[in-house]
Amino acid sequence: MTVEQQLTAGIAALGLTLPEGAKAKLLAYLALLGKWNRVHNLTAVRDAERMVSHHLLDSLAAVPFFQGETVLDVGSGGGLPGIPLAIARPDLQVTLIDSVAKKTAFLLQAKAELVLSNLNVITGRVEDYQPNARFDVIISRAFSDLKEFVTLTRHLLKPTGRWLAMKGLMPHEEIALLPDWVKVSANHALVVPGLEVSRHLIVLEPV
Ligand SMILES: C[S@@+](CC[C@H](N)C(=O)[O-])C[C@H]1O[C@@H](n2cnc3c(N)ncnc32)[C@H](O)[C@@H]1O
Repeated sequence: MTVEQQLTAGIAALGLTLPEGAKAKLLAYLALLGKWNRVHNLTAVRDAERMVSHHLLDSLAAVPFFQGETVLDVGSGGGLPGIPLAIARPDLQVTLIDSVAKKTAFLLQAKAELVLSNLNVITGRVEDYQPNARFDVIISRAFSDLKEFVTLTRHLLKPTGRWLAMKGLMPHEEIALLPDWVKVSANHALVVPGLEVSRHLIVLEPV
């Protein structure tokens, strides 16, 4: 199976319908990530087939769970899940933040090359970030434990907003340590095509 066939089958298995041109942009993003990775070590996953499942399809599995118009991807690294999300949902305004400038240099390059007008890139620590408006959704993958995630980003979420934490096994211990001003409103076991490991999307909201 080619990478394109794997992506097409994975998108169908997730039950997603993507806008015209999205698949080509996802593949172009993967190629760019592979190219920069050789120099900047943006992700440990390098094999093309695994990059489709671990990066693109894993990120796309969260697409049905967005509400509102604005999204912040915290500790975005090489753009995951934010760039696949911005490609799949051009109706959302997606902001990526990372504290490491060489990573955000890549993100800015991806924004320009893929012509992603709904993508914003911020260099800095999320706890210091003071945007003009708060976000409807704050998401992260492989950023921190749940308590740190909500604590560092509390000032950035709208009162009606939701946090989405992309996790492997159901993080019962992390949930037990959450502060009393936040509650888990849902958790979704996700099946990601080509990924053998367990994946969960934890939805949190301010109390
Ligand atoms: C393990 S990487 C995960 C990258 C990406 N989300 C993924 O799933 O591939 C965590 C990222 O968080 C960034 N980071 C760590 N602490 C941060 C902070 N306080 N504010 C913003 N970014 C931070 C790091 O620079 C790193 O790129």
